[in-house]
Amino acid sequence: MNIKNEIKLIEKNKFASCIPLISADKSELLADVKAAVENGCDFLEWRRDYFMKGAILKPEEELNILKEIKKRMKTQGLIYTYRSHLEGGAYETADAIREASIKTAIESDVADYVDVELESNDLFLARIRDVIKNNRTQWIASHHNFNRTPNTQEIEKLYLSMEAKNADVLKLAVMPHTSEDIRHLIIANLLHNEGSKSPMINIAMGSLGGITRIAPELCGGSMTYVLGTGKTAPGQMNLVEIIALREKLGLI
Ligand SMILES: O=C1C[C@@](O)(C(=O)O)C[C@@H](O)[C@@H]1O
Repeated sequence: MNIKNEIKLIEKNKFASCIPLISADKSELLADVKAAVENGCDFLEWRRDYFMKGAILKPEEELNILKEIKKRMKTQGLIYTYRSHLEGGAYETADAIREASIKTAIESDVADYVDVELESNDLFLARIRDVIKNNRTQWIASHHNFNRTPNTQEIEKLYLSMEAKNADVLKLAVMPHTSEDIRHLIIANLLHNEGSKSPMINIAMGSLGGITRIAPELCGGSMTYVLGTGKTAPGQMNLVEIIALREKLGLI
């Protein structure tokens, strides 16, 4: 099946916005897609873990919903995320269930990216990477820490490990508690970013992390996740606020 003409890429060091969709059911989801598209964001992220409390869908149902989302999108790209509860997912869902859904999303040729945690179970990840290899959908390798900010060496290790596994995009979302945490995160991002071809996404969550959401391209990243109908992480702002702040800072 070939629904999409080309992949919408996350470009290195180039600002892009993404609205996570945390809709509970199909009618809410399609309404949220419409609102997000009208909002003018660059990417939509279907947070599948929020959908129907993580209920199992048959592959044809999953595919059908993906196509319905796609039909309503304009120039946006689609990120498919079935987040593990170990890294902030909405519900505890067995890996086997997530794996089947993620594979359907990759093979659908509708999702531009799947966001899958770097520190997933080895076999689970190996099987997903195998499917990615044979399809056009790209892999955002992610690491989330809602409690703390890893130190610079730990961050570099994570990025190296993502690259060693052939991730297409390297993504980190962490929780800072001090301005030192932010400095360490930005230094680690900038240093890795300089020497790497991979596009990167790096977010400091919470009230201290605003700069990484307003000006990600100055912090070694590219994507900012903005508020849709609900928050998926602390510190998210809406796109209008972000654009106003970027204008004030002379970034646009
Ligand atoms: O991991 C990320 C980043 C995020 O957690 C944020 O901090 O904005 C929001 C999530 O929806 C997304 O998958």
